[in-house]
Amino acid sequence: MESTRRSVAEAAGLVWHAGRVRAAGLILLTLVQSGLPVTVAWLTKFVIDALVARAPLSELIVPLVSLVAVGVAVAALPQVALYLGNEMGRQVSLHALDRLYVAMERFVGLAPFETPAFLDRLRLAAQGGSMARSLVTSAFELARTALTLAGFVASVVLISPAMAGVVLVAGIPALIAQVALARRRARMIWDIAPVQRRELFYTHLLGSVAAAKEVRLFGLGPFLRRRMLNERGISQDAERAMDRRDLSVQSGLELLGALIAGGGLVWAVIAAGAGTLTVGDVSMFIAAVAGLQGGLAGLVNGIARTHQQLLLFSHYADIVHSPPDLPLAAEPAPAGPLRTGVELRDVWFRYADDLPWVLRGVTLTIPYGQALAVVGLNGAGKSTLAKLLCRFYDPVQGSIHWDGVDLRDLDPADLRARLGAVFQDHMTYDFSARDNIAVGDLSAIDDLDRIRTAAVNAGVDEAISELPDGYDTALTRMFVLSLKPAKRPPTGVTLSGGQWQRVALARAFLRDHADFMILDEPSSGLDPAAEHDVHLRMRRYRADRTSLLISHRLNAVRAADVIAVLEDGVVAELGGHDELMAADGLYAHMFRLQASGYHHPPPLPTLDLDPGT
Ligand SMILES: Nc1ncnc2c1ncn2[C@@H]1O[C@H](COP(=O)(O)OP(=O)(O)OP(=O)(O)O)[C@@H](O)[C@H]1O
Repeated sequence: MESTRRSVAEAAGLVWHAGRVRAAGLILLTLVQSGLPVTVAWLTKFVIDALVARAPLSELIVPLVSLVAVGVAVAALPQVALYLGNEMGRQVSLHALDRLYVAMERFVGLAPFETPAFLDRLRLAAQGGSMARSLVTSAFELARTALTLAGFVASVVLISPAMAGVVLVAGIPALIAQVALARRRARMIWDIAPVQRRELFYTHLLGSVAAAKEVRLFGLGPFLRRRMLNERGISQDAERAMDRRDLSVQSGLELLGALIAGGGLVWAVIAAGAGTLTVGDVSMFIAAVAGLQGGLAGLVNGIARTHQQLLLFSHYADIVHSPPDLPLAAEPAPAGPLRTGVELRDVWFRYADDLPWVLRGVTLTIPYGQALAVVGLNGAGKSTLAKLLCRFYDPVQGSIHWDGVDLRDLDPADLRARLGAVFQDHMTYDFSARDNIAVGDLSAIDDLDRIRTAAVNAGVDEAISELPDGYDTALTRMFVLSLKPAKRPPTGVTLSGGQWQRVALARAFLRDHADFMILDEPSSGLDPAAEHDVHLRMRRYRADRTSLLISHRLNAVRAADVIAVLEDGVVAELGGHDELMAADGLYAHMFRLQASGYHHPPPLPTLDLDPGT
């Protein structure tokens, strides 16, 4: 109930925002339109009664001219109402979309985007947002039907109150049945949402260029197609069951309506034969009962449809009104330029209550101006640490401090404005080269000099300059980004993995004002010469900057001020390269293994392939 109230308020707010004048015009049109069918029925009755009574032609002129005028209105007004309704719908859906994605920006962390129920709701919310348009149209149609119905009820009551009562009472079960059906349908849509999202996933794989190589190489087409069709089959089964239920209920209701109308007709004809009703009354009665039944059916369907749309729209309202995913300080402390350093105090973290701990009490300090390298085996929690430093998640226990202030007391946007980062799984945007770098700091989007400097520092300027349109070349083969009719059709290009990595690095370099730099495997895709080159550049860039470097290339981290080895969720070793080599622990072991691999390959490990073990 509360959610329906909120959805109604939200929809009304959207209509209000879409334009009060337009809304008022639509309401006026609705009122006028709703009165037209009853007016036609009454005018027809007057004309028939006058004809039967052989009244002079002069008495027929007014009702006839009125009938013609009303006929014109009946023909023209729906078109005007349709245009106004569509225009209002367009404005409403634009505003709804904007509100939805503004609300999404409140989710400052990553956890919602890793929660299937949230993703299902988000998809329905996006549909609900565009449904705002049909919701508004349905609501106006509902109001029109209700008013028309009121006119017909009054007309039938004038001729036969008993008949009006029968028709109205017959409408009650229809209303209950339709609302129940609408609820069921909304529930079914929610139930099949995960199935439809999986189907979308398979569809995407079948058409995505990223998956195309493996799909072809491994012959995954039929396998993915079967899975896609299987998901479609599951949702179609649910829809079919719903349609069958609809069919049986609707046919029952139609039959009931036909029986009542037939009974009423027999009664009216007998009454006219007995002289209690005039011929005009019979025509009026037939029109009124048909109008009443049609209106009632329209009303019931309209209520059910609007109810169902409101239930779906409630997903939109839920997202728009949901609180931020991470607790935000009511009065956040300013995230000033880093002065003393970043500190992790006994940080415990796991991605969900039912998942194992990733960090089990990590205490680390990254003093201002120093570079800390974090190394460890796959899955040790290095990237998790980097994400916690950006406050994409909060520690489950313990805290992280920026110059002594808990990250939870800072505004996340303020904090992130002070960070620069290259992630292991950096994005490749289907944008131009210029925009691909500018996303690192959008204030530079029109400043090609700044973008070029960042690209030069990342060692990718030459590669970009040689592209057909230089920095304006689209780094995509999926979209046409610009339409310049005078020029040859623009052809996008894709960069190599290492070049993309340098573009990601250029994004970070563009934030040359950043106080704290996080580099998570920034050189993993580079050839040895490029890697050497990038590390020299990064070292130069990192000098007198506070930074966290994560890398499996131990040669690249040996110059860091301090190296932390993560193992079993804790810092197992901490110190400079020489110190850790002397300690002869995991770091020394990994370093020697890597170094020896360059001179002579390490012996292959013996694998126990006994399936019983
Ligand atoms: N979003 C997530 N949800 C659930 N578990 C996750 C998530 N991200 C990582 N993990 C798990 O957390 C653990 C640590 O992952 P993390 O990516 O931090 O390791 P890593 O040290 O960076 O590994 P690598 O060297 O392979 O990059 C892994 O067991 C991983 O499965």
